[in-house]
Amino acid sequence: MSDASMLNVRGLNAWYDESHVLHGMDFEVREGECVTLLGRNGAGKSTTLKAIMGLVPKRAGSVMFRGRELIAARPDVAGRAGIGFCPEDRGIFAGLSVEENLMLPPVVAPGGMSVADIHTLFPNLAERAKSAGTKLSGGEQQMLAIARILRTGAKLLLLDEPTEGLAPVIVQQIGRMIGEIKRRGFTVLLVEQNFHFASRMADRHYLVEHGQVVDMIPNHELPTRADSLHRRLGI
Ligand SMILES: Nc1ncnc2c1ncn2[C@@H]1O[C@H](COP(=O)(O)OP(=O)(O)OP(=O)(O)O)[C@@H](O)[C@H]1O
Repeated sequence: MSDASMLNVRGLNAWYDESHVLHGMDFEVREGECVTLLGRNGAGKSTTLKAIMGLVPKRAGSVMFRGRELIAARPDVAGRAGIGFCPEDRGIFAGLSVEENLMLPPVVAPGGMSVADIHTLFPNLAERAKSAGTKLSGGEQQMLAIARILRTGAKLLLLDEPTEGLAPVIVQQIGRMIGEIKRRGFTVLLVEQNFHFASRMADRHYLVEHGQVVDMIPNHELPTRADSLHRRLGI
């Protein structure tokens, strides 16, 4: 483990009732990095993010965040410790406006982005501040889901497939935003199927198969390993 490790996950196991899904995940994310979890459908990527947050019925192993063990902590503790989670379904409240959705999560630490800053980064959200959450396009909902966490002071963002189901031009926009978020000093753990997208802002990639990390690929090695990755990811 490096000294600069912000999140250190060791031997992480997770279960949904009788179903044992994670079998000893080992990986780390250093301060300021963007790291991806790559893998086929069902490999356990989303479950890993949920298990870090404590949102699975049962987990075991170790989840250290900034030197603090979270494995036995209640689900709200990870959020208050400074981990922001953006789930696959984005979690936008239909009955609330964009502005209300944005203001919903409590501020957990100083250093979060101001609403004015967020509006500079996501101009669409400023234009649509009064619109209902569900009136937004998929891309705008994704931006709102990410923007909402940036306000809270969370420094580690767990993003579950932010590009899923979005048109290529919107995927590019989301990519630029994640790059900008990283430049502003946030740390990102990203679940992705599309490693071409991820390669634009990621530093390292962990390949997940059957609930375990089977390989770690520095981003600069992606071009030479793309063919084997295509095969392993089935894309
Ligand atoms: N709520 C749940 N209850 C029971 N089993 C689940 C639940 N969520 C996921 N699983 C199972 O756990 C395994 C891992 O799923 P997970 O969603 O973590 O995979 P993934 O790598 O994120 O893939 P995907 O891209 O399809 O979400 C799969 O076999 C899935 O069917």
